[in-house]
Formats: sequence, structure tokens, C-alpha cells
Amino acid sequence: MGEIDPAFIQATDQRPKLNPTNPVADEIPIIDLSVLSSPDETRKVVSEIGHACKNWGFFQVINHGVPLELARKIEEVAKTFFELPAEEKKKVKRDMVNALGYHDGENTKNVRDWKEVFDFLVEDETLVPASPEPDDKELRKLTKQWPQYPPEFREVCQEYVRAVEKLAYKLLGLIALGLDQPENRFNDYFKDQQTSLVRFNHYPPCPFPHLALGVGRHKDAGALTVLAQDDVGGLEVKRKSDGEWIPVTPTPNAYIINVGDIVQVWSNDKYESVEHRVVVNSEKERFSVPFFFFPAHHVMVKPLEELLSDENPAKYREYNWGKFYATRNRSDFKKQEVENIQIHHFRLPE
Ligand SMILES: O=C(O)CCC(=O)C(=O)O
Ligand SMILES: [Fe+2]
Repeated sequence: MGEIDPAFIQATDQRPKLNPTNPVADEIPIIDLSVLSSPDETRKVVSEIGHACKNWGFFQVINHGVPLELARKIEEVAKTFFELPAEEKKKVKRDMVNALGYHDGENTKNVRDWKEVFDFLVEDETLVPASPEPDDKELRKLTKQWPQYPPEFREVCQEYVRAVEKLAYKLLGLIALGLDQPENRFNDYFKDQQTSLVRFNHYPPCPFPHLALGVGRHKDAGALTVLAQDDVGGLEVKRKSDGEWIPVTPTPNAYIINVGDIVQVWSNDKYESVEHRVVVNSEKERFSVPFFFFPAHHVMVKPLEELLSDENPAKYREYNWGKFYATRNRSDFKKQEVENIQIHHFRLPE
């Protein structure tokens, strides 16, 4: 079995409980989107999503409109890409300047993740701050890089991204309605220069599943995440009611949706961005494909004024999305001495 590289070892209190003895009866809600053509049913779905965002921060959707054939094709190209020899994958390696492409050394909370990833932007190109420094106003252009193999990679990715983006807008609209806002309330933040990306995650089998994690506990920084997972399982969500880690059982053809930090701030804590992590498996590899719905770099994130009142004062001061994201990315490469940036750093005193 050999030795594990200490960079992967989680602190004792972060290590997963493997084979939990109690079967999990409590699951994140599954919501059927096929009924959205009727106004009454839409109201019901809006309310189900609102409850899920409040109680779990997570839900699954079925009958979501993303063609199954496309979901199958995307899984196939992702698998084929990760099977390529390391030298081939490294031709599209991400670096300090271009934050997109292939990467196999990501840290979450300063411990290395047992995974390799490939990231691509939703837009052909977008702008981001050149550095995390608050006074540096310079912007940098991000562009996609595509691997040469498999040859259909680019086309499949582009087709997939449009279908999932449509679903992401739909969900954002349903979340806006649940906050008593117009359905398009948030759309402008994404329309011009969104920084959204799709990630392919590959978690190889790990001989040390009791010590390492595929992704360490974290909250997603964006507005929403729309995640496809295969049938292996491994994603765990921290249950709000008691802090227990609850596995998300794979549901065929479903997407897992979670609200990120931005929705938490917009909703002034009505909805919470919940911690999650990925447990690895000593026998099986696992694939997942999150779509991270991120606004444009210039968006200032703050609680929605329409929701604020004397009884509900703003809980956060505003922050710039581009700088937040650039600061977060800095720790992906290098262990930092301090906790990476979190929304609680912008919390106002009560
Ligand atoms: O692979 C998964 O199920 C989730 C991955 C995840 O949480 C992330 O990439 O942010
Ligand atoms: Fe995540």
C-alpha cells in the first residue's frame, strides 16, 4: 500500500467516518421541475426550493431539461481526458496566470485534495482582477484552453455548458421568486462577463480513505452550484440541524443544487451556504461535474435592499466578487498560513 504523502492527511477531527452504522433516512429534498408549466405548480416548486435552501442549503432536481444524452456524453469526454497520459494532460495545465485547465494539486483549507480537475469557462473569455490586492485595479483576461484529445471535447463541453446554464438561470429565478423578488432579479449580475466555470472532477481510488478527502470541507463561494455526479457516491453535506455529515445518495439523472455564499449574502442569511466535502473510496474512482454559477468580476455583493428593514438590518458589508475570488484562488496552489477568505470576514456587528 505504501505511505501516504503527508500533504493529503486531514486533521483528526476532519477525517471521515467510513461505513457509518446508521443508515441515513434523512435526505436532501428531491424536487421535480417537470411541472413548471402550470402557475400553481410553479408556486409549489418555488416553496419547496425555498424550504430546501433554508433547511439544507442543498436539494436535487429531476426532469430538469438538460438532455440525458448530453449528460452521458460529457461524462464520457471527461473520463477519456483523465485517462490520457500525464504529459498530455499537463499540456493544458493551469498555472498562477491562467487559473483554468488541468490541475492535480488543489488544496482545500490548506490540505491537499485527492483529485484531479479540469476547469473551463462558460464564456469564451472574461475579465478578472489581476491580483487579490485591494488597491490594484488592473484586470486580466481569462481565456479557455482546450486539450487536443479527445477530439470532440470542445464541442461537447460547449453544448453542455449552454444546457446547464439555462438550468442555472431557471433555478436562480425560482430562488428569486422564493425571496418575493421578480424572477429576473439576479440576471444582470451574470449577463455581461460572468466568471462561471464548469469543472470536471476525477477522484482516483485512494488507499487511505480514512485519512484523505477528495475535497475537504468547504462552502462554495459563488451564487449556485449545479452538480452532476456518477453512481459511486462520496459527497457529504453537513446537516444544519445537528452538524452531522450526511451522504448524498446518487439519484439517476438528477442534478444536485446548492446555494453558495453569494445567495447567503443576497438573502441576508435567510438561506445558508452549507459545508460539504467528498469522501474517497479505496476501490472505485468517481467523477463529478459541477457548474459554478459566478457573477461578473465587477459585481458588488451585498444583502438585497428590498429585504432589509429595521427588524432585518444588513448582516454583511458589501464586497467585490472579483477580489473575493482572486483571494480564494491564491490558496489553491500554496498552503497559506491563514484561513482563506470567507464571507464571515464581511459580517457586520449585530
Ligand atoms: O464532487 C462532488 O460531489 C462535489 C465537489 C465540490 O464540492 C466542489 O468541487 O466544490
Ligand atoms: Fe463544493
